[in-house]
Amino acid sequence: MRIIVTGGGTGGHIYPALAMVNEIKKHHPNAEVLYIGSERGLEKDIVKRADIPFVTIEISGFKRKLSLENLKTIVKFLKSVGKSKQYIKEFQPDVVIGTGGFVCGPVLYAASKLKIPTVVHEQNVIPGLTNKFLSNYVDLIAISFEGSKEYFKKAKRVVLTGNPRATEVVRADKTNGYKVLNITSDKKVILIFGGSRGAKAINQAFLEMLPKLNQYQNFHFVFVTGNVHYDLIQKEIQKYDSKLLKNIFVTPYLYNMPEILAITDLNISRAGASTLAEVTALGVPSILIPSPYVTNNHQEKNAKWLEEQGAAKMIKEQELSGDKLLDTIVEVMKNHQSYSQAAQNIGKPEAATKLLKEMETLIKKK
Ligand SMILES: CC(=O)N[C@H]1[C@@H](OP(=O)(O)OP(=O)(O)OC[C@H]2O[C@@H](n3ccc(=O)[nH]c3=O)[C@H](O)[C@@H]2O)O[C@H](CO)[C@@H](O)[C@@H]1O
Repeated sequence: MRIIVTGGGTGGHIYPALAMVNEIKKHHPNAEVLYIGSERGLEKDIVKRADIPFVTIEISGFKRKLSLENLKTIVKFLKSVGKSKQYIKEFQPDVVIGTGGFVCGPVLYAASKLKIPTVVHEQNVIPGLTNKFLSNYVDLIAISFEGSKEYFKKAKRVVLTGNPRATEVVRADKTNGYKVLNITSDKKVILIFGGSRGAKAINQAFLEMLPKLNQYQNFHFVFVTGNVHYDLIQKEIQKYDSKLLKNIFVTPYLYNMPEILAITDLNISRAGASTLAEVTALGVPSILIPSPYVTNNHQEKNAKWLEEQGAAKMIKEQELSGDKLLDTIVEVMKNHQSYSQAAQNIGKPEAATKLLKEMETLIKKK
């Protein structure tokens, strides 16, 4: 099997793509993969580390309002379609799959024009602009939530698969997680991170809560600051004594997130769709602080849905403080079993396997 994968910008788009690559390689060990990303997205770093052949196109996003910038974007888009066609003709894929983000636009559009089987995966309930545009051209749209169907009325075929990253995290090795943190399994692991780029407000709340953590010696905090915030946070944290800090692991980014998630008892994060697919597949309760800076406030909708299912507690960013966060942690940990069960009830750990079957069927048909 030969496949071209694309998707990028942030981790929420990249990791589902990589999870699909792993699933394909598990079932088709001789599969050849090419990843097409953009120079500026996180994929340049993440995909290279995964040791997958990686090439780029130049692309930027359309603004929702009319602007001169959009004209430049159209020119870039057309150039990128040309470049994508070149990559596709050279590589001769059996299928092209995209997981969202601007970079998917030209690649999947080019593939559909060249009559190569095409698949788009959507992680959110409300689709991004690129995936909506592509739904007019591609052969298959795989969705993570039933509710997305209404946004893809013109698509040839829409299938509910879930998010492939869910499959990846349930297969992760717990022993490695404990080894990385250098702790034993009797500790309660609390993971704190602000999406794939970090979040200042969440970091600030953690710093406010930090002096009070002495009384919670059975908790071990994994605090992921985001690359740009790391130096500042380190400076702040070093002010505290070593007894307090021995229960805290601070890092700018986790490249081995599945192994850490596999041993996590409570997740505190933004409400990006891939993170939510991961925690529900594993039955990990969450405290969610949705990013208010995203299109259509879609993270709040994600978080609310999990809260309604009993799998999470939501704190809006404007209500977030160290005290509020600590109180919520204590409350969720007290009722851990019920949150965990509710999370597991809505998880879709078989997502990657389902999506691979759909892709195989599509290839056979063409
Ligand atoms: C600001 C923004 O536009 N956010 C969007 C972006 O989120 P973003 O990429 O931040 O968030 P997601 O939660 O969906 O995904 C983050 C991914 O990165 C991984 N991770 C994160 C930190 C880390 O140190 N290591 C690591 O591996 C997580 O495990 C997860 O797989 O894409 C999501 C999926 O389309 C959307 O729902 C979000 O609204």
